[in-house]
Amino acid sequence: MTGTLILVRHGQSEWNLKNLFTGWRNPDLTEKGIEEARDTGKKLKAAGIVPDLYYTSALRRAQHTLDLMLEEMGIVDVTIVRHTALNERDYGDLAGLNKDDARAKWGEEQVHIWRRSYDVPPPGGESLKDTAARTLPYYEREILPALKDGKTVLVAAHGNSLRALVMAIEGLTSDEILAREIATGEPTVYKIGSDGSLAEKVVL
Ligand SMILES: O=C(O)[C@H](O)COP(=O)(O)O
Repeated sequence: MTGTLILVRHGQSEWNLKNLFTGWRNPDLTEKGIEEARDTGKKLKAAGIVPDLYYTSALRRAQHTLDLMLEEMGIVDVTIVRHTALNERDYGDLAGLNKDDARAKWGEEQVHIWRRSYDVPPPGGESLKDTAARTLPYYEREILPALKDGKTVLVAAHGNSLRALVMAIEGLTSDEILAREIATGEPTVYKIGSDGSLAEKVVL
């Protein structure tokens, strides 16, 4: 028996469009982001996926993405669990700054280190390692037992909180995760065995 885990990154947000560091700030989706979320819902419906459990972060862009997906999937009357453990990495003092302005101020390399190193946090914020330290225990406690039990679980979250999960699920090293980008509108479906190991991965 295998469980099914579907990971979805939220659609384009207003701050993604403006190229601003977002982190725990709370912008909503753009029109394009709404479209992306609806398309993701359509993909899951076409694949015949009907989740048993629904998780998202405490941030509007991920919650809105999940709501739009459920609308497209024709799913109503379900319980959605929202938790800060699934929030985007906290970008600290960078939140609200334009990413190109930050590169002009601190240099391309430093900004890349803040965005994609494993354990160097941006000033006042969380590294990917810090993000994993809250995201993974939550996954292991709340989500993995259901997967081992053969359930289907849908998680709508964020680029870096999902990278932290993907690193653990796919067994990637801290070097391998650096190059991994999580696209919007491309749900990843993982089959998880009853021992918690990864049996199959499909990107829809
Ligand atoms: O918080 C943000 O700014 C984005 O959601 C992720 O940003 P990044 O791709 O620069 O890490």
